[in-house]
Amino acid sequence: MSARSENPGASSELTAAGEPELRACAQPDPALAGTPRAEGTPPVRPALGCGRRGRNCSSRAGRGGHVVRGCRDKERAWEPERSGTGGLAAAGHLSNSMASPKKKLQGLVAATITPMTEHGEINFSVIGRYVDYLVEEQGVKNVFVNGTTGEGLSLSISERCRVAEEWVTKGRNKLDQIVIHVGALSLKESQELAQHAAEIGADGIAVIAPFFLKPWNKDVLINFLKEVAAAAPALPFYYYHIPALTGVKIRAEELLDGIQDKIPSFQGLKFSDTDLLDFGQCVDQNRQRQFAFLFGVDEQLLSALVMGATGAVGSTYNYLGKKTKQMLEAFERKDFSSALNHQFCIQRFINFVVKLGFGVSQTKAIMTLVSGIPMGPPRLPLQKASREFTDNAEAKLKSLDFLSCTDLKDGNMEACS
Ligand SMILES: CC(=O)N[C@H](C=O)[C@@H](O)[C@H](O)[C@H](O)CO
Ligand SMILES: CC(=O)C(=O)O
Repeated sequence: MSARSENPGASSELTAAGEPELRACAQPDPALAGTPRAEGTPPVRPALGCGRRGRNCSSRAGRGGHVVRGCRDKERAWEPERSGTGGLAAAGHLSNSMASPKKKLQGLVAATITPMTEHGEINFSVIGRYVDYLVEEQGVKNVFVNGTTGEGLSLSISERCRVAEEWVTKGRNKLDQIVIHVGALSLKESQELAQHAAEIGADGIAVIAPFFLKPWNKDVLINFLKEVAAAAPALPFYYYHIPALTGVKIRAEELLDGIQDKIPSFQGLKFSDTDLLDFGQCVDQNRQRQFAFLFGVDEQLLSALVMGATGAVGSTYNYLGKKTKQMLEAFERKDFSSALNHQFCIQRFINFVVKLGFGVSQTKAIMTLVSGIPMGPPRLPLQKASREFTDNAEAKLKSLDFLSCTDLKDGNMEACS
């Protein structure tokens, strides 16, 4: 089986993003518990973005319970999305012309799967259950929607809008933060998605580097990101660094140098790469800033925590959130030996599935197994995980005592104690 991976943590060279096998890596996350999302959040601005071009944004309730009209309704004045920030919050560095940023994004962030039917359509009907599962069973209250795991780049713009709306609607008063990935090859589409995310009351947007016609230096990439951020200037903006999949190898540390002068809403970085020199320097050179440093290689999270990660975004937090939180808690209380045991335990699972071929398809199968929520097959060019994979993964989850999400117990695990 090829070791090709969608995962930047993977050691092998990545080529096409369509390759189903991912490698597992870990993510860091120091602060586990985010503050709950403000109730009755922001009146939501009418959804213009999707609709402007006649896309099918139907009317629906936005975060604050306000109706987000789709499409062509431009009447309502936009109200700032969030007022006051408390403690961690942050970003006092944003200009007054922008809505105040809310609290800093920290702790575990699940990179959401996009549930699909057997016929390849998005299965919106299970997203409410999915929210409850993350919060109640995994203790994960932040989500990153339409990213790699969510097959964001395999969805149409209209589908991406609708998925985002569903998460915002169902996550209201349950999730702390909902960040929408709005990266696209077309600047226009990315702007449309960014604006739509603001309109529906999302908590932030993230953007990858365009990866077909690519920016070849830092300044060009910044210019692209700046144009996207400008479409939603009040939303915290995160750069999603995933060089193995985008092929854009501009170092994050270089990109961050002076980035807030160009992108005032810049709030942090989702770093999906194994270059801990680059990651460490991002942290070190920006210590005086309140950026979120979100690590994206789950199997290496502990190393990134040591390096100063303030949170983690990853696919495995969908089903190993609770386990990973144990590691974070051990790290916070400076029980490094226990933290390492937890990381090794998680690595054992990830290493096992990586060897079988691990990617978004397999993540969907594992999540279906663990949560009982049908995630369905992936969309082409990905292919459904094999029965053999699922059976093997299930056996491993059981032997590691991961399936029931019970606590680690001595003697209960494969050498995990
Ligand atoms: C490429 C990819 O999807 N990476 C994910 C997030 O960045 C990770 O969460 C990995 O799935 C995880 O680290 C397992 O390798
Ligand atoms: C893992 C991650 O961050 C993503 O799916 O985009």
